[in-house]
Amino acid sequence: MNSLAAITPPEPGEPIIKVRGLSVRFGELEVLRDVSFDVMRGEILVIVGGSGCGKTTLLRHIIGLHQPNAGRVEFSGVDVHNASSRQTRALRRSFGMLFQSGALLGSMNLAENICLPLEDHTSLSDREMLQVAQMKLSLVGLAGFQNHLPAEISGGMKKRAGLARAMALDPLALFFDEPSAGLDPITSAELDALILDLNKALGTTMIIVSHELASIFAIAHRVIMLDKSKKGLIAQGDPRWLRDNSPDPLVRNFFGRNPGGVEGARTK
Ligand SMILES: Nc1ncnc2c1ncn2[C@@H]1O[C@H](COP(=O)(O)OP(=O)(O)OP(=O)(O)O)[C@@H](O)[C@H]1O
Repeated sequence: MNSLAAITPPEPGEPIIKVRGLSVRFGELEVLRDVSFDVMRGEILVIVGGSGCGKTTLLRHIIGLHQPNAGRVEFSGVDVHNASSRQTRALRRSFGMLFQSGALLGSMNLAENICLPLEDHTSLSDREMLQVAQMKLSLVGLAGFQNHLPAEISGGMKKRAGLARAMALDPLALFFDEPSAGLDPITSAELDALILDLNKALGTTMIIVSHELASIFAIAHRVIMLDKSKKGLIAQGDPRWLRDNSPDPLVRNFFGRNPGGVEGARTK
């Protein structure tokens, strides 16, 4: 279903996203300064850091929702912020997004919610769209729930349905903003397992904002850590390695979850 004429993904393991010198200000507030990193195709990259350090801001700039003050983001070689309208449409098809709210429309059942991006981006018939919706629902463990309204299912199921919708167009990359927000630890662990399963089965690149340590250790192939005072990256790598070996106490404390870690370590 990925007729991405304008987007040619790299081989697995090669960079699919290149962030270079990204700087973002909101008026007087400088949030990100000269941020650069890559995301490899097929990788689960988790963006971590203390509250207000710019994680969501970074995510929103990667997917092109906001124009940066400086720097660039490339997705499969396409400049996200200077794309032609044809490329922009192809990029939108290539990105699946699951934001904190889940953002399912309450008046529509789960199948109708999943069909929305299909209506916008494909010429599938109603019957074909319904088949895709059912397939995506079964992929996230919600087979048979297509006629349920969002209000009729649990919080964890809503997240799964949001994930099914984010995957409707078989995206090359999935972006999650705090997927476990509002979930109890068991449901959160189930969602982590689903994310891992989908990554393994489909090879979809995943970029996830999270501050749930258990979740970070469970799913991250690699993390990048942002810091509010540095206005950018202070560490990247395997979270266990960073916890045990980072030369920066702030980083060790974050992953070791020392009391007062993130804010406290700066003042030591
Ligand atoms: N559209 C905006 N206009 C003005 N300021 C903004 C805007 N978006 C974010 N900010 C500010 O930028 C800073 C970074 O916000 P952001 O939401 O990216 O942080 P975060 O790391 O995701 O935080 P949290 O973990 O608390 O969700 C904050 O000070 C926030 O108030």
